[in-house]
Amino acid sequence: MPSNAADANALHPLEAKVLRALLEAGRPMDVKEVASTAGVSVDQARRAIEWLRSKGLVRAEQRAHMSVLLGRNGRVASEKGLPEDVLLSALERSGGELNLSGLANVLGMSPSEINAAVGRLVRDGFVSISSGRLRMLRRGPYAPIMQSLLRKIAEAGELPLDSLTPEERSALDLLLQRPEFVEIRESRDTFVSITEEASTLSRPSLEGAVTQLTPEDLSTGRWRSLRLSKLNVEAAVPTTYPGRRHVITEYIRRVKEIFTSMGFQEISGRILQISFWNFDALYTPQDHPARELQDTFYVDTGPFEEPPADVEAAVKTVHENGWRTGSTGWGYEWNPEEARRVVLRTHTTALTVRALAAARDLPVAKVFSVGSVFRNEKVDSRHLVEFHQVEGIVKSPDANLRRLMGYISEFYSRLGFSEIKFWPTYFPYTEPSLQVMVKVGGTWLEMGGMGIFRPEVTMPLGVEEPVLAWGLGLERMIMVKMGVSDARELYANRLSWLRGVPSCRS
Ligand SMILES: N[C@@H](Cc1ccccc1)C(=O)O
Repeated sequence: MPSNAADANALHPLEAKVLRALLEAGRPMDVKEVASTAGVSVDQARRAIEWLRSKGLVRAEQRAHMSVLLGRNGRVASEKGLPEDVLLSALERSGGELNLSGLANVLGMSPSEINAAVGRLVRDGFVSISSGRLRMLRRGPYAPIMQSLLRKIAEAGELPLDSLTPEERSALDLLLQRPEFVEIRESRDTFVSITEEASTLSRPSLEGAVTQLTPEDLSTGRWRSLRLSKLNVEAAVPTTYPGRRHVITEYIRRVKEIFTSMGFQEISGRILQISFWNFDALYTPQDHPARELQDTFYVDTGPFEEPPADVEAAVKTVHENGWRTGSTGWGYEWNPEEARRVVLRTHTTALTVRALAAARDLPVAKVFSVGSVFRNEKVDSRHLVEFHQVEGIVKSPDANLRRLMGYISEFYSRLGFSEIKFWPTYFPYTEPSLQVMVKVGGTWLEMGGMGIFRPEVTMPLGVEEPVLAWGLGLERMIMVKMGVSDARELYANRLSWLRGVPSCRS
């Protein structure tokens, strides 16, 4: 949009409407008033004011102003009438006289309200009291201006103080003496006024230009003489928040895309597993601390499946004496009951080891999975009870540690982590075992574990080839990406945070 105010073509219809409203009013108005006099929405008014301001046609300034609102009693009185009027009409209904003592029942008002109302009516000569009886001297209404002011405030919700007439001002003073009738509030509003430059604009330029052509405009040829408004593609618009996927879902999709594009097949499986797959098949001894209740959620249900008999026999022997693997095993008596206890899977390695058992006849297998796992931990900024792992294996005659590091480096670099390194560590089921670390803002963070499955794992499954395996934390990754230091934030679902999460980030 041209910035020259004198350019008559420059006005958008919204601007023209707003300017006309301001010119006709001849005084500054707040945005709401501008909107209602110009017949546009508050949002449209804001936009038009912003455009006009950048063209130097209007000025906007913050101003404090006082307005009056109804209190609790004021709201009642605005509907039912002032207590005085309620009293007067009750008197009128009962022939002009009433017993003072029974009034509370008749009127449903509190004694103090009744006393105050009776006091005022006596003072102003509407009623008199003698020997406990109230007698009407004059008919209502008691204070019509007060009453109409209450209604006016009720309608407006909030009435600017400076819009009151002098009579209304004095009615307001009286209302202010009554408890919880009215309340004065100071608020800040943007007031808009026209500049010198705007007052010199010619009439036709205020007519505004056309934003939309109708079929008639086209068929009658009228479009030739119409002034078409120019499009301002840089106009400020209100921020909108369309629906979007949750950041966790978004990331899971990205991770899946990366592994798929690296030639991996996705697998999934159940959240409940028998210990056999979660621990035993992974050569984790039955007295391993990770199996304790503090770390693992055991589910109080019978086993819903049996391990394959041949695999179970081999796993038992491997735990007891190393079977044909060349190791001496753990040297204890393996308990088949223990292997049948049902757990909430503590890692998704339970899924990949099953996939491996199923793929024992394939020379090459590359599978991955993204799934939730459960650990019986105290929730804090770094630990959740339920979180996700990105798990995978590569079974191949030429698999080796170098390739494993290659796959993982490739995965992280596609996610945008450039500095990563590997660190030796220990898992019961891999040898060698590594930890992968990524560098974030000067510190190295541990992202997950990996290694080459031990023969004690692969041989009982009937697998001869070397198998690379890893399990990486998903939440960690997202926290680093999003600059979140508290894992709980990811699941707190604070709208303000969710809305601010960028959709694209390398
Ligand atoms: N299961 C391990 C990760 C891992 C997977 C596969 C091999 C080695 C390590 C964990 O939960 O931390």
